[in-house]
Amino acid sequence: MPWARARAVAATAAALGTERVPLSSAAGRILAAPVRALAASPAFDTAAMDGYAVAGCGPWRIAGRVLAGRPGWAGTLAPGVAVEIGTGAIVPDTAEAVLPYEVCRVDGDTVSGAREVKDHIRRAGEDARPGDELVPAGRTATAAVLGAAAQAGIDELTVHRRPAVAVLVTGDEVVTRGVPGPGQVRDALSPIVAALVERAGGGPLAHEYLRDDARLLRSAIDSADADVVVVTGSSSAGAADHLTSVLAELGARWLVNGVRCRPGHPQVLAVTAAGRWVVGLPGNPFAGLVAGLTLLEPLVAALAASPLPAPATLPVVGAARPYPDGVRLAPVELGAGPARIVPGARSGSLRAAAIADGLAVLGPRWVTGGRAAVLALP
Ligand SMILES: Nc1nc2c(c(=O)[nH]1)N[C@H]1C(S)=C(S)[C@@H](COP(=O)(O)OP(=O)(O)OC[C@H]3O[C@@H](n4cnc5c(N)ncnc54)[C@H](O)[C@@H]3O)O[C@H]1N2
Ligand code: MOO
Repeated sequence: MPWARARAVAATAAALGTERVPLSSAAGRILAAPVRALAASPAFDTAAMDGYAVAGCGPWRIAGRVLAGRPGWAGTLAPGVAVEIGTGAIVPDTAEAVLPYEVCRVDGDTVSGAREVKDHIRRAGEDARPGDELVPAGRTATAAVLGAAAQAGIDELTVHRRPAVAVLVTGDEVVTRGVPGPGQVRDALSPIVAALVERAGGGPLAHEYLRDDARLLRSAIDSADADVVVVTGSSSAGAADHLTSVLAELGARWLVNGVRCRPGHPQVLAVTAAGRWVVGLPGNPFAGLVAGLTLLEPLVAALAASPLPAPATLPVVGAARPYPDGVRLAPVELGAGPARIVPGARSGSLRAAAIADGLAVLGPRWVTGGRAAVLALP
């Protein structure tokens, strides 16, 4: 399947259900319903300045003091009367303005001063009224969204559920810590999968390490407590690569089985008969990164209803050999001017990608200086 088509297919997954979460754990979540104000904001006429709330013409007799968080002034403020007031305090009913201290002269229990153009009173409901839509569905719960929701009296938000992801790292040779011994490799794919899932709005994430064994792989996929199962390694044609046969046993429907790109062509997207998504990433680490950006990130973003940023299109310079039957993904550095290819990319090595900012998607007719889509690396 062509690379762009594979990415688009992964992005067609329907968003998962919704849930209510407290504001304290809603940061970064995608709103599944608009945020509507429960309370007016401000909830009462309130002073915008520290000074004196006055009624009628001055000078005014100072009758008392009201501060934020304290009960408002009992009764009405008669013309010629003032109360000292703090920012955020309830403004007495008939007060016409707040005079900031800076424009006031106080003499004993009398205050005088010129009224300003602004009355320095924030009126009840001038910012929002109960029921007002503050933020539409589909937006990310940013810090300001959470603050606005709190200001509007809200304790919980309705957000899209995050897809839970189980990562099955296969390979008898794979070790999880330290310097690998003879015939061994360190697992380089788990950190990549974790970063992509996080960026796409997925989680929580669980890891399991599996020997190359079809039965183990089948039962791990079948029993995973996850919406998405990522299988690393096992995607190709070798005697220890069991994903294809296991998916067949699980009655899977293949959406993508091989992508016309280099590296990373042996990648798989399927849904098991039980409705679980399975993404197969090639074991070669740079190929796995490419496949992660091709299938895993768009899939998780779609399930999470999280917006997937469109890649930038930039001129790309440097040396890379286009792949005649599809696209080549080349690590690039970004800065002022064109994207520059980092030389030395190889399927089994992340060295070039590790100093790159993005992956350029080079078409078969690309020549240095030609434009290409550039995916940001996580
Ligand atoms: N006869 C064929 N052989 C291969 C083909 C093919 O089309 N026909 N494709 C090659 C390509 S391209 C790739 S990519 C790999 C994909 O292999 P698998 O996904 O089946 O993965 P493995 O064979 O298990 O491993 C490949 C390579 O990657 C290392 N590896 C595996 N897991 C990890 C990990 N978590 N972290 C770091 N490195 C890992 C593994 O040791 C191997 O060196 O197949 C080619 N063969
Ligand atoms: O996925 Mo392989 O190159 O394409 O290493």
